[in-house]
Formats: sequence, structure tokens, C-alpha cells
Amino acid sequence: MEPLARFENVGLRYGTDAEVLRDISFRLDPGAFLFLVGPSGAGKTSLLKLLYLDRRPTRGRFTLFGENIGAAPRTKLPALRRRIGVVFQDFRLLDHLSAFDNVALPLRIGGVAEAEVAAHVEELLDWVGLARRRDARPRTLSGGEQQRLAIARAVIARPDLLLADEPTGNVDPEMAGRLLHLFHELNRLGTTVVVATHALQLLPKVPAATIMKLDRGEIADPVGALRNPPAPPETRAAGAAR
Ligand SMILES: Nc1ncnc2c1ncn2[C@@H]1O[C@H](COP(=O)(O)OP(=O)(O)OP(=O)(O)O)[C@@H](O)[C@H]1O
Repeated sequence: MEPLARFENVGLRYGTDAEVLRDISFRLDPGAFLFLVGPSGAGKTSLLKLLYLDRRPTRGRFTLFGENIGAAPRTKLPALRRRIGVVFQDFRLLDHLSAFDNVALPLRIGGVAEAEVAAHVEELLDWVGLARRRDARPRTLSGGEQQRLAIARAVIARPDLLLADEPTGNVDPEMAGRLLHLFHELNRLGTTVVVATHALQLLPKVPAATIMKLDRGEIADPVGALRNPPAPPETRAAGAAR
């Protein structure tokens, strides 16, 4: 199977600083569900930045959707980005738009008919518990509500690849479980999902998921540990298959 993404000895540095990612090698198959775990500063967000094409590797080879990203012309990147939904750690909602219009945006950009937009957006807002806040501006929402809105916007267009950076950091455990269920459902429908999280208690909720631990910019566990029988969440962590 052609991987959706492949990292081969990838390194990333910001400016002239030391590398924050070193020798990252793994493949992400279409339909996979990957949890990215590891201590604060390990490089999880940086790895997601590579995946959503915010940064290019400063070393090694990274291919996404069959495209060698290091060598791809800039003009090719927007079309690849449109296949990716991102839940940013800081949400990045558009404050001049209502909750409804924030979620509708990816569909409108995709040229979906307005009647269909309305039906989809309303259903999803209801699902994430924001139906009554549809006209609210993001800055008037609580942190947890903003997070749910950001998730709704990221998943509405059924992206090929969904990336989420600590997507349950601002919600209660029940809502966290519900949001993870949404990711799981989307994954079952074919979306490849990558979730960076500190919430290890969520990992068993997606039994088929791969868990990759980063530590100080490197994949912490030996390759091959990936599909080991599940151990308790605190000790369960693995590098991904090459
Ligand atoms: N824009 C930047 N410029 C310089 N250094 C950066 C930048 N962004 C991140 N770093 C550094 O890169 C390293 C990895 O950070 P990153 O945000 O990827 O870690 P993380 O695992 O996502 O952490 P957290 O769990 O706290 O979100 C850190 O040492 C951080 O200080």
C-alpha cells in the first residue's frame, strides 16, 4: 500500500537553533489512526506542522499524498492542504464570523451548495453541543466551546487527513470521550487521523490506533513495538512501522 505520508530521516530546526526533530522515520498508511504522545517540548506540534505543510523538513525526505514535499513547488501546496483538516492548539477561529460560518467555511470554499452547507453544519454543531451557539462569535465562547468549534470546522469537509493538536485539552472527560468518538467515526469512514495528546486515558478508546512516542525530537520506542499487545496506557507507547 502506498503510504499517505512517509518520513525518512527527517530533521527540523527553527532558524539556526538546534534540531527539534531528529531522524524521524515512519510511515502513515491511509486509514491509520495515530496518537502522538510524549512530554511537553518533545516535538509533537512540530511534527504536525510538517504534516500540515506549515514547515518543510530541514533534512531528510518527507512525502505526503505521494508528493515529495521538500522538492514540491510552493504552488502545489495549497491543493494538498485542502485535503487536510487541522485542529490547532490555539484554535485559530475567525472572530469576525459566527460559529456557524466558521464551520461552514471549508464547505463554502469547496463550492458546496448552500442548502447542503446548512444541513451539514447544523448537524455537526448539534453533535458537538453548539447548536444553540450557532450565531455566537468565537471570542464570546468558552475555551471548551471554541475547541469544539475548531474540531467541527476541521472535520466538516471530511478531509483525507485530520490532524489535531491536544484536541481535548479544554473539555470535560465526557466531552473528550465524545470528541474522540467523532474522530474514530471519521476514521472508520476513511479519514487518516493523527492526534497529539497528553491525555493518555483516551488512548484505549481507539484500540486499533498506533501510538508513537516522541522524546526530545526523536521517536522514543524501537520500531516494531507498534502492534504489540496493548499494555496499560502509561507504559504503552511505540514507534511506528517503517
Ligand atoms: N517557532 C519556533 N521557533 C523556535 N523554536 C520552536 C518553535 N516552535 C517550537 N519550538 C521548539 O521546538 C521544540 C518542540 O516544540 P513542540 O511545540 O513541537 O513540542 P510539543 O511536544 O508539541 O510540546 P507541547 O506538548 O508542550 O505542546 C521545543 O523545544 C520548542 O521550544
